[in-house]
Amino acid sequence: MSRSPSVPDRPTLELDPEMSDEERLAALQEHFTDIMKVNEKLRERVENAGDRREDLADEVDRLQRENETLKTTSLYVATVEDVTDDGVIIKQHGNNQEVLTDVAVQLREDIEAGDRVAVNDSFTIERLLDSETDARAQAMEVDASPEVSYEDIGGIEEQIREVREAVEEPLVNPEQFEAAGIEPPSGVLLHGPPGTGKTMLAKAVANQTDATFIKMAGSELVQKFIGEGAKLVRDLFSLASEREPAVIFIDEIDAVASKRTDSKTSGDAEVQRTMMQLLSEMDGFEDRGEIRIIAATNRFDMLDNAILRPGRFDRLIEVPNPDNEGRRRVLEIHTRDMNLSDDVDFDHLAEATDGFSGAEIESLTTESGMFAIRDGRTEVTMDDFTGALEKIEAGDDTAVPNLRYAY
Ligand SMILES: Nc1ncnc2c1ncn2[C@@H]1O[C@H](COP(=O)(O)OP(=O)(O)OP(=O)(O)O)[C@@H](O)[C@H]1O
Repeated sequence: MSRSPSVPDRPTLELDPEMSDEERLAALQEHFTDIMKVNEKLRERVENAGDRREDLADEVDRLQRENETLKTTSLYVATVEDVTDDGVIIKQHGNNQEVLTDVAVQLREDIEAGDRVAVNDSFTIERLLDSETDARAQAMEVDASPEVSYEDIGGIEEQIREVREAVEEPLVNPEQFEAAGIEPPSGVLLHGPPGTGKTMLAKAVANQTDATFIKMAGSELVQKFIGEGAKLVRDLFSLASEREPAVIFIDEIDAVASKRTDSKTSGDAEVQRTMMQLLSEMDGFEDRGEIRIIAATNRFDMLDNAILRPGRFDRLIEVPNPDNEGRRRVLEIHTRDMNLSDDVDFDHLAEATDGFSGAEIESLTTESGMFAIRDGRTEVTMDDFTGALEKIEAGDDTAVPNLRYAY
């Protein structure tokens, strides 16, 4: 029987019944020697296979690491201008350089003019990206008519007044500023702890002035592709001019406008480029017509002075946690639609929520409502509020400092 050449044939033993005992023994000994030889060959083969397996495992490991490195290496973003027989013509974002480049065979068929692609240092196209509109849509929140009004915001009346003066007035009465011969503030920076109503305030101004509200989170501007953050900033301002009047709201501006760090990593350089683009958009702002810009941060101490210079974010408004009276107002706002029992005492609750932000007070009211619902009631009582306060304190007492009990 023929076998695969790599596997040695199995020795056969032929014993003749006529054989003498000596002949039989000799045949068995010979057979034993043959088997031992085959055994030796097979053992060698197993050893070789083991070595080969180790080599292959090393190779897999090396390729995996190479793949990881390739995945984490910075890529540049470009737009495909034309697909020709000689290669693909791309235009790099950021510097607008046109380059004739190559593309991997498996990608070639999928690529057409207008596509966004990621290219490596030698401009080879590595992958096809989502369409630009998808990237824009992911990064920006656009609300043609936000529903928040000034009456929905409690405890920061002075801040509302300042924002109205700096943002609303120039949109509604530009001629007033012209007549007085002064430039309205370029950008307004709201700073203060999280959940104090900064986003609400920006939305309320947009609502009041019938402007489109366009929100971009600073963290979204920190992109993994070189030139992409700067491009998003340009997109943000061009979208605003398409939709004017518009209020641009950049939340977490510290993500792109922190003081320069000493590290010189490419990520930092990219963040710097994004910030420079933002500054240059703001510097060319006067001719932009009916667009106002509001930014917000919880990390005012981290901000680079460059963004606070005149003509940029030159109106700083602190939005703190509400005081006693403010907390009472926020409680009233968030319980407006609730079915409250007569024993709910806002004075006591305002006391007991010392140190709460507006957002935390809102959570307290929701949680109190949940207490009532769990108990099969629709009327919310003071006990529900007390239970909710206890629950909040038990969950995380650092998030709610100075918690005191009125009951
Ligand atoms: N002053 C306030 N009056 C009424 N509700 C408030 C107030 N502040 C916060 N809230 C409630 O908390 C929610 C979150 O507030 P908002 O997003 O405006 O806070 P923020 O200051 O922008 O927070 P962050 O800094 O975390 O972005 C609001 O939707 C609102 O329900």
